Amino acid sequence: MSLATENSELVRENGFSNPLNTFFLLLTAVVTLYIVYWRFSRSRMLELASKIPGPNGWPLVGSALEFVGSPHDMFVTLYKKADLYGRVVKLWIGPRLLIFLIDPRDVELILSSHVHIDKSPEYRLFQPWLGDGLLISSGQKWRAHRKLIAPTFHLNVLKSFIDLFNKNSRETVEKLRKEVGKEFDCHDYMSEATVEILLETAMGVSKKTQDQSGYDYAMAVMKLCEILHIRQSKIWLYSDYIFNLTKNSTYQKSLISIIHNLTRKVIQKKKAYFQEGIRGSTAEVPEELKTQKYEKTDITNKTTLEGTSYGQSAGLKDDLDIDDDVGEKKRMAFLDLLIEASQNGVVINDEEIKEQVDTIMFEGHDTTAAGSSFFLCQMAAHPDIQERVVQELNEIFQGSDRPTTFADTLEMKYLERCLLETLRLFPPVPIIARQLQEEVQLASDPKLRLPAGATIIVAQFGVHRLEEYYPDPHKFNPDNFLPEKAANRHYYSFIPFSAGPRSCVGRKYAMLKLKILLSTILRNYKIESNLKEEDYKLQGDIILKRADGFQIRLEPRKPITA
Ligand code: HEM
Repeated sequence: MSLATENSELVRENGFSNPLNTFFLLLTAVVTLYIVYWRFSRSRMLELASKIPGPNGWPLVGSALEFVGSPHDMFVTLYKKADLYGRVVKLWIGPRLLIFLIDPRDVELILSSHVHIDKSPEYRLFQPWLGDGLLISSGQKWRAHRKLIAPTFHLNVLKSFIDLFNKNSRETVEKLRKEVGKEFDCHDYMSEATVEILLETAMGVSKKTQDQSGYDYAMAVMKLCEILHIRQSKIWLYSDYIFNLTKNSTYQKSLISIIHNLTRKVIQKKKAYFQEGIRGSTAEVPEELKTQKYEKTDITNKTTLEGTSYGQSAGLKDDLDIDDDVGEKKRMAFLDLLIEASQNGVVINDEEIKEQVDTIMFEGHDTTAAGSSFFLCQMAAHPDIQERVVQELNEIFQGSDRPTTFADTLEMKYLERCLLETLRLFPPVPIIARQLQEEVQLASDPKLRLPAGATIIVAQFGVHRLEEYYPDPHKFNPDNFLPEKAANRHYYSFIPFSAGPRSCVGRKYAMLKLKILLSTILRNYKIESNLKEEDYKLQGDIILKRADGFQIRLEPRKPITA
């Protein structure tokens, strides 16, 4: 090539590259300015975060790469970090700052507050499924709907569910009969039972009128939770754009369609009953399971008990404990009340009803399915404790096969302690995440401040295993919930149902239902297993579960009558 040609190539190249260079120069300047602005706007957060114990992680990704692997591996990694750094631990996941709290004094600052009630951005991933339901919403919408929904789980409403709790518990005992003598995963049965109980009580429709089984619904929820957990733990999948390119996005759509299919039909059915003037549950209870004739009259006015009976530390109160003079309207069950409220269209519209039904169906079944499965496994792992529970049941029922009354549930003190101890060691909701809008000075160490913009993770699993509140904290010891022990602990050292303004609205429902379901199972079967709790492989994919399955064996306690 001659020199002349070479020069002309150079000129042509420069001619093309000049605008490109200018573009890249401008882009670099804009990006640099943005990074400087971004760092500057976060300088306070970075300054406060630097004082909080925890790994700094890698540039850009933080500690995100450590949270790959199976859900069980992730769970183990997370709790190893907590062990390493103490009671306040920071973790950078990409640009997001997460701060884990386990000291009850710090936890109280967050959970008791009426200011720090916004959920963290991770909850956004639930939106295609739960819309803007109670679990996710914030601000005025959350306040108005919480006020509407909380009274539908008042003890007076729950007492009207006792017969249906009994009927469904008996049916579960019958379904379990085919597993006698075999090793099997009891979680499937508990999931089906808890979905069907919700349909017949809070939703007020007979499960027989549903063309889709509670089991199919529960399995779709379980798989959906797995996908959501994968998204939560892999930051690149946060982006809808990237997630929509994956196979899981299509799978998620099909699962949501199964789930919404059930909830849509439930609402349609209930509305049709409403038009016909039918109120309350349409599920039927056989005469022999109606409890009214067995109920003792002297306890009927006793609507509240000390908090621990309903899953909350003695001394803590929330809107479920308001025992005002409830009028007829407030005594309606969940879906009845929502449909009635929607008739005037002011408080809640049709779309919002659907969001709340989806929320209650999820929160109300998966949590109690996990709680009851852990309870059964704990009974199997501790035969001596199981026998004490059965002894208490024998004293209450005196060999009778009668259904469980509300008064009976008040007498199940030892079973209740075992249930609370199970929820302590294996809280079905293992973490609660809040987005902090304001700085907070920590109570456990006033030198540390939680920066605004951080995601605060209250880790119940860690709170519940603090040695100063629970001597020998990993041991299953129902006596941790003897009244004198519970009364002397920090209120926020036991928070399976959260606490404060955003506490679980289904707390009392869950405790009452679980007492009836679990006592009915124990009256009929002896639970066995060769495994102890140290063998469990835990995973926290939204709800705490056993990655190795909830394996147990059943032996009939007495000849089972058909
Ligand atoms: C053992 C059973 C249960 C446990 C351990 C449990 C635990 C919790 C926890 C920890 C929260 C707070 C979550 C957060 O702030 O992110 C919560 C909220 C909630 N739970 Fe439960 N729950 C249980 C059963 C139920 C039941 C049976 C229902 C309904 C029938 C229910 C409905 C709800 C709702 C609607 C919320 C959101 C409340 C709000 O933000 O205002 N839960 N639950």
